[in-house]
Amino acid sequence: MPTLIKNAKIFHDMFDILIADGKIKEIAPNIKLHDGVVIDAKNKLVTPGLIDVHVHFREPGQTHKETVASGSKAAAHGGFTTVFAMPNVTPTIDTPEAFENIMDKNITDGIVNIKQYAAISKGLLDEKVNELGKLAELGAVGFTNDGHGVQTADTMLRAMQTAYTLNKPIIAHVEDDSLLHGGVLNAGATADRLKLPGMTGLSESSQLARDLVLAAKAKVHYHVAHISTKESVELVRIAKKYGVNVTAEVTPHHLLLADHMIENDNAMFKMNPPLRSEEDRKALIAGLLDGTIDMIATDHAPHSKAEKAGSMVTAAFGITGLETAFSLIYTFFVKTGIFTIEQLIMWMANKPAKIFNLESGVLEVGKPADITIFDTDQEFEIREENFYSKGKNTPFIGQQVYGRTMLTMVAGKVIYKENY
Ligand SMILES: NC(=O)N[C@@H](CC(=O)O)C(=O)O
Ligand SMILES: [Zn+2]
Ligand SMILES: [Zn+2]
Repeated sequence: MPTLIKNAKIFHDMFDILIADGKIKEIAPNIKLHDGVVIDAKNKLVTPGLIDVHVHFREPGQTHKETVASGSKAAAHGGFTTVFAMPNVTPTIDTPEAFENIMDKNITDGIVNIKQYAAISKGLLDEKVNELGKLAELGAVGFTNDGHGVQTADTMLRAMQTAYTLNKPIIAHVEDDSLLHGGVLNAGATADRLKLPGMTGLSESSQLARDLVLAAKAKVHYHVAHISTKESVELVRIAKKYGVNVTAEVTPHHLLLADHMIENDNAMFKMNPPLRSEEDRKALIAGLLDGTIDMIATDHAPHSKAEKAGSMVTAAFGITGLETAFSLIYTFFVKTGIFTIEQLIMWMANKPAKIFNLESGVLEVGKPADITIFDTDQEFEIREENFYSKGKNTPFIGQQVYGRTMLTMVAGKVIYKENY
């Protein structure tokens, strides 16, 4: 049966959207429907479903932190219709068997589209490259050791060369372990004030410089995960000019927060990469605005209460993001006039789709009916009791924001709704 979304505000103009067979059939003012379901968008903002190329759903092996079911519900609640899941679970997604099992789980338990990455090397730490060809055949959308940097150039180069022949991207968590020195937040005045061990941004940028040289040689699509320093932004800027097939993502927390905002030893501010300096944060914003950084990705990293309790020294790295990303970016960047709503949708839907070869990510006739309705007028508070994620670990709890998800639809089917 067809569905008609009436009174949809698409950016600044009003349309109706006709949906049938899971696809968008027509976008025009005043469409008439004789038989079918009508959803009144009530002049609220209607966007393509958001796409997040970096989430951690923790299955198998860490289901106390998150499951495919809870994580995908969190995605739908945040207005996301497609997510890309990381392979740093237990055991790591590094064999064809592990890959097939998680693909089955994603399909059975996921309520949004879930794309799956596979690991570059066994256990994420080994220097022997996995059977990438077989993993690609089974549906791996890219290869990554996210959670760890690939420490040797030879391993990274071989992974890149194979990924290139398979036409798959390498997603790089760039981190040189020799420069970490047990750091739990950015090295600098804040780490000194809090008397906590700091880690330098050179750990990221020095390995990124190496990788960009290797990627130029291998010609692979090389995607930088959670870019966080001004040196890294400048390296990507230069590499793009030089013709390297490089793309980059930045998280909402690195766009919004800097290390000087950490008042005390609070594990909600512990993530990898850490919050950097205000200068770095400004460089990330500038990098997005000039096209050096291609998209926003949450790095949704749920952990249990116990794992985030206590000092930054012992707590787990990572914060959740799926249920706060849109409202935070909307409130602090769009409402304030730093970004336009068109740019937000470009970075959270259009470009992730284009760069990772998805059909979705735009509201156009013939495309999948992956659609979200947001209320951008009413302020609300981010509360942990409203999270579908098992992870409540975010420093944004208690924050007043705009941009509540009213309805999320995947392939024409409503998977989340509030007051509809
Ligand atoms: N970002 C984090 O701080 N943690 C991630 C790993 C990662 O993204 O590197 C996690 O898996 O918890
Ligand atoms: Zn990472
Ligand atoms: Zn991650």
